[in-house]
Amino acid sequence: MAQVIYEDEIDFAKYERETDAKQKVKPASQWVQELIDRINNPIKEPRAVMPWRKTHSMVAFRKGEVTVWGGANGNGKSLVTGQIALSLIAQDEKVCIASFEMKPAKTLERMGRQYSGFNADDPAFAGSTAAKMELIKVYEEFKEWTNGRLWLYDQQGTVTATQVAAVVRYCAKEKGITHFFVDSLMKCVASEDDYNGQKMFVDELTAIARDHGIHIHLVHHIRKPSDENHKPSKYDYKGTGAITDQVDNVISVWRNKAKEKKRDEGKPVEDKEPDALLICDKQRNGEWEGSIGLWFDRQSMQYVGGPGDEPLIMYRHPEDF
Ligand SMILES: Nc1ncnc2c1ncn2[C@@H]1O[C@H](COP(=O)(O)OP(=O)(O)OP(=O)(O)O)[C@@H](O)[C@H]1O
Repeated sequence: MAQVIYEDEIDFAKYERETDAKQKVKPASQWVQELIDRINNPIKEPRAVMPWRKTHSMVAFRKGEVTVWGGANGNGKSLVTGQIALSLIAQDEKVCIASFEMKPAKTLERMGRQYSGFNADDPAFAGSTAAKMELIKVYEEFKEWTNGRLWLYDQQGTVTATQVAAVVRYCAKEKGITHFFVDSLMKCVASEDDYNGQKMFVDELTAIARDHGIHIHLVHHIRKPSDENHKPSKYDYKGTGAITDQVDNVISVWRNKAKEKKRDEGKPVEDKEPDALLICDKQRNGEWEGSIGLWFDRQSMQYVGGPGDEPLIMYRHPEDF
């Protein structure tokens, strides 16, 4: 089952140290040789991608990179990154989530719903023993599926940048984690105007990602928009501009509240209009930048790639295999 990493498990002092400087200064010929080897032996490494097929040629989460995920409050940052984490696990990546905003059980409850398509709060489960048994079976399957692939760092409230950096290093070195999610940046620094602290923390994350060849996903908030229709860009992020300057990719999540409002008021809505956008306005090592339209499936809490698309159900009964 998804394992929880407790604070007393980690010898923080050991993982706070920088990698030895000696190891970092190498002759250029070593890298040129790598280029030659690559020409001789082109190895096509699988790319870590988003769950939606239409995005596969546009965005990838490369080793050694940091992606910042931003958006206004309640616009779906945690849901989107939770679904991305599930999809990365399905791609054989090892994932750790450090959420300082949500307890591990809540994070897993949402991810379990996205994974299975079952809503445990659905009244249908309350009255029927058979339905309850089915739900338990699904969660048992989910437990198995996360085994050796998903970890959660159990720490709420105050945390220091040094502590978080040590946990990421520990996970990369000792657990073989390849994708680490930090939710969110502001919980790891002293305050919104601690620009120096923010810059140093993000700088440290970029160094850890590079040194250990892992991908770090960092959730961040944007400044309160004057109008909900405003589609965020990297210039809307809270804190210092050095955050988006330093990272490799910037992806903002925007929720189409105007469409929801129209639907709630019983007015006709255009189905072609997406429920959410992922706006990528920085991708250092990729050629594409732009917006990806997504549709929200309430039952599974999943985002799907097109209007009316079925959610991706990763859950299977053992007998279905
Ligand atoms: N596009 C959408 N359509 C309908 N509901 C949505 C959409 N996006 C998010 N929600 C709802 O909003 C809630 C909040 O989403 P989520 O917690 O992922 O936001 P967040 O950006 O992480 O919030 P915060 O900034 O407070 O951490 C979810 O429980 C979900 O039900």
